[in-house]
Amino acid sequence: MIGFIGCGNMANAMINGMLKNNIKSDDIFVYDTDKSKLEIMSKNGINICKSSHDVFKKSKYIFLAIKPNVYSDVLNDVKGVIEDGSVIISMAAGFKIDSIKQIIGSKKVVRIMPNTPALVGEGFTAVCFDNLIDEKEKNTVMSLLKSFSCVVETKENYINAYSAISGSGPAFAFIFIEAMADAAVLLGIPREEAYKAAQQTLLGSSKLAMLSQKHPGELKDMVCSPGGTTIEGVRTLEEKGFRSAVIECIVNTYKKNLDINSIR
Ligand SMILES: NC(=O)C1=CN([C@@H]2O[C@H](COP(=O)(O)OP(=O)(O)OC[C@H]3O[C@@H](n4cnc5c(N)ncnc54)[C@H](O)[C@@H]3O)[C@@H](O)[C@H]2O)C=CC1
Ligand SMILES: O=C(O)[C@@H]1CCC=N1
Repeated sequence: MIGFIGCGNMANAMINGMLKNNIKSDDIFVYDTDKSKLEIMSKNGINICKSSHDVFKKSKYIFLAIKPNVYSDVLNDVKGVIEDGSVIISMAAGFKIDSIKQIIGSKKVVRIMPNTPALVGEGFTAVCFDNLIDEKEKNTVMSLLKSFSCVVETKENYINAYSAISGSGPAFAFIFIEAMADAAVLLGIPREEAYKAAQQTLLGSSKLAMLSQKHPGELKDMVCSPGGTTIEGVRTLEEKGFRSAVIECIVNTYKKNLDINSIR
Protein backbone atom coordinates (compact mmCIF):
# COMPACT_ATOMS: atom_id res chain seq x y z
CA MET A 1 0.00 0.00 0.00
CA ILE A 2 1.17 3.51 -0.87
CA GLY A 3 0.54 6.63 1.23
CA PHE A 4 0.84 10.37 0.62
CA ILE A 5 0.97 13.10 3.24
CA GLY A 6 0.12 16.26 1.27
CA CYS A 7 -1.81 16.28 -2.01
CA GLY A 8 -0.30 19.27 -3.83
CA ASN A 9 1.69 19.57 -7.06
CA MET A 10 4.16 16.74 -6.52
CA ALA A 11 1.67 14.27 -5.03
CA ASN A 12 -0.69 14.86 -7.96
CA ALA A 13 2.12 14.37 -10.46
CA MET A 14 3.25 11.14 -8.82
CA ILE A 15 -0.21 9.67 -8.28
CA ASN A 16 -1.18 10.42 -11.92
CA GLY A 17 1.92 8.56 -13.09
CA MET A 18 1.22 5.60 -10.81
CA LEU A 19 -2.41 5.31 -11.93
CA LYS A 20 -1.31 5.29 -15.57
CA ASN A 21 1.09 2.46 -14.74
CA ASN A 22 -1.34 -0.06 -13.38
CA ILE A 23 -1.18 0.86 -9.71
CA LYS A 24 -4.76 0.70 -8.43
CA SER A 25 -6.34 3.80 -6.87
CA ASP A 26 -7.56 1.43 -4.15
CA ASP A 27 -3.94 0.87 -3.06
CA ILE A 28 -3.27 4.59 -2.48
CA PHE A 29 -4.07 6.38 0.81
CA VAL A 30 -3.80 10.16 1.18
CA TYR A 31 -4.17 12.93 3.74
CA ASP A 32 -4.03 16.72 3.35
CA THR A 33 -5.01 19.47 5.78
CA ASP A 34 -6.76 21.19 2.85
CA LYS A 35 -10.11 19.43 2.34
CA SER A 36 -10.48 20.70 -1.24
CA LYS A 37 -7.32 18.74 -2.21
CA LEU A 38 -8.83 15.58 -0.70
CA GLU A 39 -12.07 16.06 -2.66
CA ILE A 40 -10.08 16.03 -5.92
CA MET A 41 -8.32 12.82 -4.86
CA SER A 42 -11.60 11.23 -3.84
CA LYS A 43 -13.06 11.91 -7.30
CA ASN A 44 -10.19 9.83 -8.73
CA GLY A 45 -11.08 6.90 -6.48
CA ILE A 46 -8.13 7.39 -4.08
CA ASN A 47 -8.69 6.44 -0.41
CA ILE A 48 -9.01 9.50 1.83
CA CYS A 49 -7.63 9.26 5.37
CA LYS A 50 -8.76 11.27 8.40
CA SER A 51 -5.21 12.01 9.56
CA SER A 52 -1.51 11.48 8.83
CA HIS A 53 -1.56 8.71 11.46
CA ASP A 54 -4.19 6.91 9.40
CA VAL A 55 -1.98 7.07 6.27
CA PHE A 56 0.97 5.60 8.18
CA LYS A 57 -1.18 2.80 9.60
CA LYS A 58 -2.54 1.80 6.18
CA SER A 59 0.59 2.12 3.99
CA LYS A 60 4.07 0.64 3.76
CA TYR A 61 5.52 3.21 1.33
CA ILE A 62 4.75 6.76 2.52
CA PHE A 63 5.61 9.83 0.41
CA LEU A 64 6.03 13.06 2.40
CA ALA A 65 4.71 15.48 -0.25
CA ILE A 66 4.56 18.50 2.06
CA LYS A 67 6.57 21.72 2.05
CA PRO A 68 9.88 21.68 3.96
CA ASN A 69 8.58 24.19 6.55
CA VAL A 70 6.03 21.68 7.90
CA TYR A 71 8.29 18.59 7.75
CA SER A 72 9.46 18.75 11.38
CA ASP A 73 5.93 19.23 12.74
CA VAL A 74 4.52 16.36 10.69
CA LEU A 75 7.43 14.00 11.54
CA ASN A 76 7.10 14.81 15.25
CA ASP A 77 3.38 14.17 15.02
CA VAL A 78 3.67 10.74 13.33
CA LYS A 79 6.87 9.37 14.86
CA GLY A 80 4.92 7.23 17.36
CA VAL A 81 2.99 5.38 14.64
CA ILE A 82 5.83 4.64 12.20
CA GLU A 83 6.46 0.90 12.07
CA ASP A 84 9.90 -0.65 11.55
CA GLY A 85 8.78 -1.98 8.14
CA SER A 86 7.51 1.42 6.91
CA VAL A 87 9.49 3.11 4.14
CA ILE A 88 9.42 6.92 4.40
CA ILE A 89 10.07 8.72 1.12
CA SER A 90 11.18 12.31 1.61
CA MET A 91 11.34 14.93 -1.16
CA ALA A 92 11.98 18.16 0.75
CA ALA A 93 14.74 20.40 -0.54
CA GLY A 94 17.61 20.63 1.93
CA PHE A 95 16.35 17.98 4.38
CA LYS A 96 18.95 15.24 5.00
CA ILE A 97 18.14 11.61 5.80
CA ASP A 98 20.01 12.09 9.09
CA SER A 99 17.87 15.12 10.02
CA ILE A 100 14.76 13.01 9.47
CA LYS A 101 16.14 10.14 11.54
CA GLN A 102 16.99 12.54 14.34
CA ILE A 103 13.25 13.09 14.67
CA ILE A 104 11.77 9.65 13.91
CA GLY A 105 14.61 7.38 15.07
CA SER A 106 16.14 4.46 13.21
CA LYS A 107 13.51 3.93 10.50
CA LYS A 108 13.78 3.25 6.73
CA VAL A 109 14.16 6.49 4.80
CA VAL A 110 14.50 7.18 1.07
CA ARG A 111 15.39 10.66 -0.19
CA ILE A 112 14.21 11.71 -3.63
CA MET A 113 14.44 14.86 -5.73
CA PRO A 114 11.63 14.76 -8.31
CA ASN A 115 10.35 17.51 -10.64
CA THR A 116 7.00 18.78 -11.95
CA PRO A 117 7.27 17.33 -15.50
CA ALA A 118 6.25 14.14 -13.67
CA LEU A 119 2.74 15.55 -14.21
CA VAL A 120 3.01 14.51 -17.87
CA GLY A 121 5.06 11.37 -17.23
CA GLU A 122 8.33 13.09 -18.23
CA GLY A 123 9.80 13.73 -14.79
CA PHE A 124 13.37 13.24 -13.63
CA THR A 125 14.02 11.85 -10.15
CA ALA A 126 17.31 11.48 -8.30
CA VAL A 127 17.07 8.95 -5.46
CA CYS A 128 19.24 7.70 -2.61
CA PHE A 129 18.49 4.92 -0.15
CA ASP A 130 19.55 4.58 3.45
CA ASN A 131 21.17 1.28 4.37
CA LEU A 132 18.12 -0.13 6.20
CA ILE A 133 16.25 -0.53 2.89
CA ASP A 134 16.35 -4.10 1.53
CA GLU A 135 16.59 -5.11 -2.14
CA LYS A 136 12.86 -5.84 -2.53
CA GLU A 137 11.90 -2.45 -1.05
CA LYS A 138 14.47 -0.73 -3.25
CA ASN A 139 13.01 -2.38 -6.37
CA THR A 140 9.48 -1.38 -5.36
CA VAL A 141 10.49 2.26 -4.81
CA MET A 142 12.38 2.31 -8.13
CA SER A 143 9.36 1.01 -10.02
CA LEU A 144 7.04 3.53 -8.32
CA LEU A 145 9.39 6.39 -9.30
CA LYS A 146 9.76 5.05 -12.84
CA SER A 147 5.98 5.29 -13.29
CA PHE A 148 6.31 9.09 -13.60
CA SER A 149 9.99 9.80 -14.29
CA CYS A 150 13.42 8.84 -15.50
CA VAL A 151 15.26 7.73 -12.34
CA VAL A 152 18.92 8.00 -11.34
CA GLU A 153 20.22 6.43 -8.12
CA THR A 154 22.84 8.70 -6.60
CA LYS A 155 24.77 9.56 -3.43
CA GLU A 156 23.00 11.78 -0.92
CA ASN A 157 25.85 14.30 -1.32
CA TYR A 158 24.60 15.05 -4.84
CA ILE A 159 20.93 15.58 -3.99
CA ASN A 160 21.36 19.32 -3.39
CA ALA A 161 22.94 19.69 -6.83
CA TYR A 162 20.13 17.67 -8.41
CA SER A 163 17.66 19.89 -6.58
CA ALA A 164 19.17 22.92 -8.36
CA ILE A 165 19.47 21.28 -11.80
CA SER A 166 16.42 19.04 -12.21
CA GLY A 167 14.22 19.97 -9.21
CA SER A 168 14.28 23.73 -9.82
CA GLY A 169 15.33 23.40 -13.49
CA PRO A 170 11.78 23.40 -14.91
CA ALA A 171 11.27 26.93 -13.51
CA PHE A 172 14.36 28.12 -15.40
CA ALA A 173 13.29 26.33 -18.58
CA PHE A 174 9.85 27.97 -18.37
CA ILE A 175 11.48 31.41 -18.12
CA PHE A 176 13.43 30.60 -21.30
CA ILE A 177 10.21 29.53 -23.06
CA GLU A 178 8.46 32.70 -21.88
CA ALA A 179 11.33 34.93 -23.01
CA MET A 180 11.47 33.29 -26.47
CA ALA A 181 7.71 33.71 -26.83
CA ASP A 182 7.91 37.37 -25.71
CA ALA A 183 10.49 37.98 -28.44
CA ALA A 184 8.23 36.28 -30.98
CA VAL A 185 5.31 38.48 -29.89
CA LEU A 186 7.57 41.54 -30.19
CA LEU A 187 8.24 40.44 -33.76
CA GLY A 188 4.49 40.28 -34.46
CA ILE A 189 3.70 36.57 -34.01
CA PRO A 190 0.41 35.94 -32.10
CA ARG A 191 0.94 34.83 -28.46
CA GLU A 192 -0.48 31.28 -28.87
CA GLU A 193 1.68 30.59 -31.93
CA ALA A 194 4.67 32.04 -30.09
CA TYR A 195 4.32 29.59 -27.16
CA LYS A 196 3.82 26.66 -29.52
CA ALA A 197 7.02 27.52 -31.42
CA ALA A 198 9.08 28.06 -28.25
CA GLN A 199 7.79 24.92 -26.48
CA GLN A 200 8.21 22.59 -29.45
CA THR A 201 11.68 24.00 -30.15
CA LEU A 202 12.86 23.12 -26.62
CA LEU A 203 11.13 19.73 -26.64
CA GLY A 204 12.56 18.83 -30.07
CA SER A 205 16.05 20.03 -29.13
CA SER A 206 16.05 17.94 -25.94
CA LYS A 207 14.87 14.89 -27.85
CA LEU A 208 17.51 15.41 -30.55
CA ALA A 209 20.25 15.76 -27.92
CA MET A 210 19.09 12.56 -26.20
CA LEU A 211 18.50 10.41 -29.28
CA SER A 212 21.47 11.52 -31.41
CA GLN A 213 23.87 11.32 -28.45
CA LYS A 214 25.88 14.04 -30.16
CA HIS A 215 27.68 16.64 -28.04
CA PRO A 216 25.45 19.74 -27.55
CA GLY A 217 28.19 21.86 -29.12
CA GLU A 218 28.12 19.75 -32.29
CA LEU A 219 24.32 20.05 -32.48
CA LYS A 220 24.65 23.83 -32.03
CA ASP A 221 27.25 23.94 -34.84
CA MET A 222 24.80 22.08 -37.14
CA VAL A 223 22.42 25.08 -36.85
CA CYS A 224 25.02 27.81 -37.40
CA SER A 225 25.80 28.47 -41.08
CA PRO A 226 29.07 30.34 -41.70
CA GLY A 227 28.31 34.05 -41.84
CA GLY A 228 24.65 33.16 -41.22
CA THR A 229 21.90 34.30 -38.90
CA THR A 230 22.15 31.86 -35.95
CA ILE A 231 25.81 32.61 -35.23
CA GLU A 232 24.77 36.27 -34.82
CA GLY A 233 22.30 35.18 -32.11
CA VAL A 234 24.96 32.96 -30.50
CA ARG A 235 27.33 35.96 -30.40
CA THR A 236 24.61 37.99 -28.66
CA LEU A 237 24.02 35.28 -26.03
CA GLU A 238 27.75 35.11 -25.30
CA GLU A 239 28.02 38.93 -25.16
CA LYS A 240 25.10 39.06 -22.67
CA GLY A 241 26.67 36.37 -20.47
CA PHE A 242 24.00 33.72 -21.06
CA ARG A 243 26.18 30.69 -20.16
CA SER A 244 27.53 32.42 -17.09
CA ALA A 245 24.02 33.48 -16.03
CA VAL A 246 22.85 29.85 -16.25
CA ILE A 247 25.87 28.54 -14.32
CA GLU A 248 25.50 31.22 -11.60
CA CYS A 249 21.77 30.51 -11.39
CA ILE A 250 22.32 26.78 -10.75
CA VAL A 251 25.22 27.36 -8.33
CA ASN A 252 23.24 29.93 -6.29
CA THR A 253 20.21 27.64 -6.21
CA TYR A 254 22.51 24.87 -4.96
CA LYS A 255 23.95 27.21 -2.28
CA LYS A 256 20.43 28.02 -1.10
CA ASN A 257 19.86 24.27 -0.63
CA LEU A 258 23.01 24.16 1.53
CA ASP A 259 21.78 27.19 3.56
CA ILE A 260 18.48 25.46 4.21
CA ASN A 261 20.38 22.29 5.25
CA SER A 262 22.47 24.19 7.73
CA ILE A 263 19.47 25.66 9.57
CA ARG A 264 17.84 22.25 10.06
N1 LIG B 1 7.15 21.67 -6.72
C1 LIG B 1 8.31 21.24 -7.18
O1 LIG B 1 8.73 21.54 -8.31
C2 LIG B 1 9.16 20.34 -6.34
C3 LIG B 1 8.86 20.14 -5.02
N2 LIG B 1 9.66 19.36 -4.25
C4 LIG B 1 9.34 19.14 -2.86
O2 LIG B 1 8.09 18.45 -2.80
C5 LIG B 1 7.40 18.81 -1.62
C6 LIG B 1 5.96 19.17 -1.97
O3 LIG B 1 5.97 20.29 -2.84
P1 LIG B 1 4.66 20.70 -3.67
O4 LIG B 1 3.87 19.50 -4.02
O5 LIG B 1 5.13 21.60 -4.74
O6 LIG B 1 3.88 21.55 -2.56
P2 LIG B 1 2.34 21.96 -2.55
O7 LIG B 1 2.26 23.21 -1.75
O8 LIG B 1 1.76 21.94 -3.93
O9 LIG B 1 1.66 20.76 -1.72
C7 LIG B 1 1.83 20.59 -0.34
C8 LIG B 1 0.51 20.09 0.23
O10 LIG B 1 0.70 19.80 1.60
C9 LIG B 1 -0.49 20.15 2.31
N3 LIG B 1 -0.17 20.26 3.73
C10 LIG B 1 0.36 21.33 4.40
N4 LIG B 1 0.51 21.03 5.71
C11 LIG B 1 0.11 19.72 5.85
C12 LIG B 1 0.06 18.82 6.95
N5 LIG B 1 0.44 19.20 8.17
N6 LIG B 1 -0.42 17.57 6.75
C13 LIG B 1 -0.83 17.18 5.50
N7 LIG B 1 -0.81 17.99 4.42
C14 LIG B 1 -0.34 19.25 4.60
C15 LIG B 1 -0.94 21.42 1.63
O11 LIG B 1 -2.32 21.68 1.86
C16 LIG B 1 -0.63 21.11 0.16
O12 LIG B 1 -1.74 20.55 -0.51
C17 LIG B 1 8.20 19.95 -0.98
O13 LIG B 1 8.92 19.44 0.11
C18 LIG B 1 9.13 20.43 -2.08
O14 LIG B 1 10.37 20.90 -1.58
C19 LIG B 1 10.75 18.70 -4.76
C20 LIG B 1 11.08 18.85 -6.07
C21 LIG B 1 10.31 19.68 -6.98
O1 LIG C 1 11.91 25.38 -4.40
C1 LIG C 1 11.67 24.31 -3.80
O2 LIG C 1 11.53 24.27 -2.58
C2 LIG C 1 11.55 23.01 -4.54
C3 LIG C 1 12.81 22.22 -4.52
C4 LIG C 1 13.10 21.84 -5.92
C5 LIG C 1 12.11 22.54 -6.67
N1 LIG C 1 11.29 23.20 -5.93
